[in-house]
Amino acid sequence: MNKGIFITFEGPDGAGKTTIINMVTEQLENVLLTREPGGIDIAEQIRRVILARENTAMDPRTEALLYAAARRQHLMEKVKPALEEGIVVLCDRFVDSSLAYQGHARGLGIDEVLKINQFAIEDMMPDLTIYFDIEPELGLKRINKNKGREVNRLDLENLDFHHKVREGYAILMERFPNRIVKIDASDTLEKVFEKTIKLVIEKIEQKRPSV
Ligand SMILES: Nc1ncnc2c1ncn2[C@@H]1O[C@H](COP(=O)(O)OP(=O)(O)O)[C@@H](O)[C@H]1O
Ligand SMILES: Cc1cn([C@H]2C[C@H](O)[C@@H](COP(=O)(O)OP(=O)(O)O)O2)c(=O)[nH]c1=O
Repeated sequence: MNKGIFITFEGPDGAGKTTIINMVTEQLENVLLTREPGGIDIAEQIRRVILARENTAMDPRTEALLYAAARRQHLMEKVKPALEEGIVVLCDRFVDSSLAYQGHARGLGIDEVLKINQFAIEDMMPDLTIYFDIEPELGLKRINKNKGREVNRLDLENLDFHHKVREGYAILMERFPNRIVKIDASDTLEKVFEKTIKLVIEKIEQKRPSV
């Protein structure tokens, strides 16, 4: 059994996941911060193929399989070894992104996408998933304000797609109520951070009562 704790951060683009996960990492010791798709060389290579703006011909199933392939490699090379060492792993996006984006928003079906991901991750599901909920309009507004940020193929999808992503996450909340906890990400950065760090510390204390 893993001694570590696996916590994933989810939500539509621009919700504030990356900002908050960095703040949480600064507050805690013995934490590994990583992200999907990517986090290690092979997965970063796959990420470039998936997100390249010129790859408009990519079939939705190809997209889902590539995300699952990147996930598998990242899990085996980075996440699993860290969990076995007893480290707290904070991951910016994981399987729920595939279920919301490819399963629901792209219309492949949540169950279909879950099946290929079960092959990729076996039984390594997160101990906790923090879902940053935000209106897509506000998320995209935040992204557009941040001029330095890369604009990838998924960012170029229309607003309707981003609404479907949020709808997908709402379905996942109902489906996995014990694992996924929602935070209102439209709040101030301070409030969102306060709520997030509380959830993370609670989970660490729950799994390691002596800490
Ligand atoms: N609670 C917040 N209020 C206002 N702006 C925020 C908040 N959280 C994040 N931001 C800003 O929004 C932009 C997108 O945040 P980011 O963390 O990159 O989101 P994500 O990783 O979810 O796509 C950044 O410029 C960030 O500074
Ligand atoms: C992990 C994952 C990400 N994605 C999408 C979500 C993002 O639009 C994009 C990742 O780009 P990224 O720049 O990491 O976005 P963000 O800062 O919003 O997390 O890939 C999927 O569609 N499926 C997945 O399984």
